[in-house]
Amino acid sequence: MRKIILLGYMGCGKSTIANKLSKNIGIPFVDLDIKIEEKVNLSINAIFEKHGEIFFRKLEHEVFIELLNSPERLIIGLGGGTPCYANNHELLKADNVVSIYLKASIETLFSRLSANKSKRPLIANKSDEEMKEFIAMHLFERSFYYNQAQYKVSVDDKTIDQVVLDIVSLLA
Ligand SMILES: Nc1ncnc2c1ncn2[C@@H]1O[C@H](COP(=O)(O)OP(=O)(O)O)[C@@H](O)[C@H]1O
Ligand SMILES: O=C(O)C1=C[C@@H](OP(=O)(O)O)[C@@H](O)[C@H](O)C1
Ligand SMILES: [Mg+2]
Repeated sequence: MRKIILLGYMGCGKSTIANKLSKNIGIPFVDLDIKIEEKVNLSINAIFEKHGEIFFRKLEHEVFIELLNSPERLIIGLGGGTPCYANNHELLKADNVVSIYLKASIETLFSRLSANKSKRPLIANKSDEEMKEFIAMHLFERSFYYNQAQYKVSVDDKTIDQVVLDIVSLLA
């Protein structure tokens, strides 16, 4: 069955928008990070701390494949790094996948992430100044993968409801 997949940098709103979109169009939603946490019974922070990023990326790939192969219609909110590892971006090209890049500027990402970094191990220990530079560089490196998405929705200066409506109209 068809999967609607939201991707984009940390803080662009994947988890929030997927949840709201699910209520709007009545298709169940799963957050890949939450599925990963449930599978190993550890938080994302604890997985990075205890087992390291490479272990996390393998797990992320496995759980992503399980979700893609599940028989239900689903909205899937990916993690920010999901399309950038293990050739996961190739999986976005499957016939039953609609992929949507939630595109945010460095400024939008910085303002959201500076208030929400503790559960994100890649940025948790960075100062504001370090974070701004990190986001700029990292977003540039990852854009190649994000741009493989079938659709792009800009999220800058839009409310959650506006972003959801933009997605609903492109799915219509
Ligand atoms: N369109 C929006 N306008 C304002 N805040 C938003 C919007 N979308 C998401 N947020 C906020 O940004 C933060 C990061 O959102 P989240 O859904 O966790 O992003 P992601 O899953 O892409 O990392 C949360 O505090 C969320 O409430
Ligand atoms: O960008 C990344 O590499 C990551 C993003 C996170 O998800 P969000 O994008 O939902 O924060 C989470 O998967 C992990 O901390 C790694
Ligand atoms: Mg998320």
